[in-house]
Amino acid sequence: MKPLWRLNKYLYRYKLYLILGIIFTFISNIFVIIPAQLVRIAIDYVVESFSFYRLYEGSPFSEEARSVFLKFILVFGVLILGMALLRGFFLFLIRQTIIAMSRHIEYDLKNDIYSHYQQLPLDFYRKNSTGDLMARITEDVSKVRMYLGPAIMYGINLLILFPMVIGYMFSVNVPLTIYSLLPLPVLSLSIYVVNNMINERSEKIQRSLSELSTFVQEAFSGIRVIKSFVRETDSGRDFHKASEDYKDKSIRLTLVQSLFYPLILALIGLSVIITVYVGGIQVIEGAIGYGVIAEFILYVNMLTWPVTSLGWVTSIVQRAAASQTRINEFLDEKSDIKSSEHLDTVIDGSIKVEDLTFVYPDSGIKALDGVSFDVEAGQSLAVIGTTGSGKSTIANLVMRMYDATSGKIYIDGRDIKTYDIAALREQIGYVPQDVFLFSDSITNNIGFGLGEITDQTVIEQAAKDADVYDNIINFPHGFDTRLGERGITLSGGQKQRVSIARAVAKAPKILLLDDCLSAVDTKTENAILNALKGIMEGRTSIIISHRVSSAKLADIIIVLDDGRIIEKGTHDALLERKGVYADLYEKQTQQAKEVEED
Ligand SMILES: Nc1ncnc2c1ncn2[C@@H]1O[C@H](COP(=O)(O)OP(=O)(O)OP(=O)(O)O)[C@@H](O)[C@H]1O
Repeated sequence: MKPLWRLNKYLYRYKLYLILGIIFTFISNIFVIIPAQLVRIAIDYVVESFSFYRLYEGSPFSEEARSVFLKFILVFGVLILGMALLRGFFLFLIRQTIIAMSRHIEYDLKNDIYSHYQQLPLDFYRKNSTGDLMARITEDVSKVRMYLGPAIMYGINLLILFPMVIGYMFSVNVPLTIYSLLPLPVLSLSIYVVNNMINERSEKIQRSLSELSTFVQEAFSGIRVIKSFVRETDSGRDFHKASEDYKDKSIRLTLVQSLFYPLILALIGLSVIITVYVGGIQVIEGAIGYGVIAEFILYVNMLTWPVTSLGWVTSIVQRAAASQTRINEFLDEKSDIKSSEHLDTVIDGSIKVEDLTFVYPDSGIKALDGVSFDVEAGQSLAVIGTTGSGKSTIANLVMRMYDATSGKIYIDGRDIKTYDIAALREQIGYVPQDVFLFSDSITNNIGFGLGEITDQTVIEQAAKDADVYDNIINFPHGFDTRLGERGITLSGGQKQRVSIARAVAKAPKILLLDDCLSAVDTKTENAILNALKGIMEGRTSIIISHRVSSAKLADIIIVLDDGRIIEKGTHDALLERKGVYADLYEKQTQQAKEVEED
């Protein structure tokens, strides 16, 4: 239960709904109890009138007695109907308050979790799978909502109805009350047990279903690989196996569900039989009238559903507590990437890196080891190195996706940690290594960092600078062309260039290109770099690449190997040095020449 206490602040926020819900529950239950009493009075009246009527049968009184009797019954009928309608009206109001409250809280909770997720560092996303993140914001929140809505609603009903009905039953007849209520605890307990079995099996089905959908999703995303390796039959067989598992589990669930209702009905039937039997004996003994039996049968029926719901509510609360524990686990995660002074100023873009060392916390890999370099505002720096040499890690640290293990980064002479994180990131145009485009129009993808797109010419200019304008205008819908999931309608090189345009569009003070020209040919690469040189005038750029062709235009080049800087200088100076860079240059230009000759 304790994890659910965290929801009390939401319940407090919507207290008016809750209080009204409690009041409506109380009123609706009054309209449950009164009709039962009316039934008792009516039946006793019918029995008495009937014997009276028999006494005067055939006499002139009989006709009059009959019409009075019928009128009386009609009045009872109308009263009972009226009560039922009023009860229905209040039941409607209960749902409109308590269930509506649960929907409001569900909405708030989802938003709170989502915005909390967004605050968490990249490291958190590496540690937790996307499926898990999604499950907690959808399935777990739904389970918690079941507690806030139905469980609270039935719980309140139980707490109000029980004392009202049982208290009244005791006041009418104590032994009959005890006997008729005997099967109810058994009913509640068995429903609790069966419900838990149902939940356990449903969860297994849920897991099996998510495995099935992951399998299908992967099979369709990788359909090109499946087809080219002619693995369709294998894939079909695996699907068959996965869906058979799902079918078997579903059939096992159906078995338990099939037992559920007969069990409830049997126990309710038992209560009714005991009431009729014990009540019948008391009627014979003259202790009560016939009407009491009918009244008690109605009471037993009234209590059955709340008692049934007791088992159900208990298991909902248990499941909600488990879900809330999972939600709390993420809500308690704190971002350790913080700003010390929340400095929100326009930067010039000079970067100074001092003895930077970084060890990835989860893998323990030392990605950077004592790296130092200086880039003045407006200058360009190229970072060259083999795979895994730590190039992307530099970008991660400049973007403050992680904080350095030791060493410092200064922007405009101030420690990077003093800047407000959002304000800093807004001034950096980052082009990640693995391009991600949203399923949206090209315009919206390019204008993603702008918030609101007010000027289409900015988008078009960015597309021109990234050398993708001509491609875009040749699409049937031009800039309005929608990109499919992950931009599948674009080629690898086009995607990279749209991603560059997105970074350029927001006119950043620092442009960070993380190996994002790998999918374009050297000619396009040169065109893009030259265009960028123009727009990056007065702005700083860091070009990460493993191709020298990307690096040669930069003002300074650093060569990384296994997290260390092994060479640093201009293109010409490094060529003269005849070291690793010169070797690399030699090899890569040779290869490019061979490709051209071919
Ligand atoms: N999130 C991470 N968690 C743990 N280790 C990581 C993580 N990201 C990178 N590494 C490791 O850190 C080292 C440096 O990686 P980095 O991505 O900086 O290399 P890179 O030079 O950009 O390589 P590439 O050119 O292949 O992109 C590698 O050994 C890599 O396995």
